[in-house]
Amino acid sequence: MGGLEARGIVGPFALKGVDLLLRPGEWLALLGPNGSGKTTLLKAMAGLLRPRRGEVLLEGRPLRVHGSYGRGRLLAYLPQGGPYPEGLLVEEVVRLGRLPHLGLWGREGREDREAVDWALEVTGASAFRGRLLGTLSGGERQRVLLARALAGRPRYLLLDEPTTFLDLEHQGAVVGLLRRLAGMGLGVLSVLHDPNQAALAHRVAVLEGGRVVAEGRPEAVLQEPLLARLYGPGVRVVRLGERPHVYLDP
Ligand SMILES: Nc1ncnc2c1ncn2[C@@H]1O[C@H](COP(=O)(O)OP(=O)(O)OP(=O)(O)O)[C@@H](O)[C@H]1O
Repeated sequence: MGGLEARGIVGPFALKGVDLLLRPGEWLALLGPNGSGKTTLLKAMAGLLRPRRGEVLLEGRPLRVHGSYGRGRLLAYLPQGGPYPEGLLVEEVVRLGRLPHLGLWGREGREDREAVDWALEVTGASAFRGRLLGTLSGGERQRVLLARALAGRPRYLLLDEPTTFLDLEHQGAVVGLLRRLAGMGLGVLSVLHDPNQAALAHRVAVLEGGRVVAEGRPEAVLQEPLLARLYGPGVRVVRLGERPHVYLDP
């Protein structure tokens, strides 16, 4: 079966029995208050943390069965924060995303170069390709790291707060890109803090205290009672057409 699935994940840390299925061709946004377990869940689904109970299935098989290279070809994970390879050129950073595809001798072919060009292009990072990563602004660096994740042409993309550090224009560009990537058949799972960005996803899952407490279409999930419980009584939700719009009335 297609998809990346967390099945009954208990631990590490906050997770208390999470079931979540990321399907190919959808963008699923993960919302929740600080400390609710979003990063931990993402890391568990990327195979970077082992659950105490339950398992993660990648296309129907336990994650560990795929091995690290097999897993690396199918899914990419973009963490929140560093460390960053500051001393590498942007192009070299993005080429690192091809590693799971290179053969024994690590020789790059046309497909690898095309994937790197494509990833730089769609993230709007081509202009930086000859610069050192350490010389970029936070937002520029974020786009390069997203390009590295995309360069491996993954089927599943796991992103931890991909719009942090970005100005409004580039937040919009990344959000638009996530929708387009899902349209191309990728399964995209992104942790977000902004419910209005989550409102643009195909589906939203909400974590609270290590459990999924709501899951579904954004207009069904982003309702005032739930958001007020999570974020305080000042949260308001209005409709902009079909779409929910969330703001604070402190
Ligand atoms: N290595 C660790 N050791 C001990 N506790 C941890 C560790 N990593 C995470 N935790 C705890 O697990 C809980 C969930 O953390 P996690 O980072 O998954 O939350 P989050 O929902 O991503 O939060 P935020 O929105 O603040 O980034 C927190 O209480 C955190 O302190």
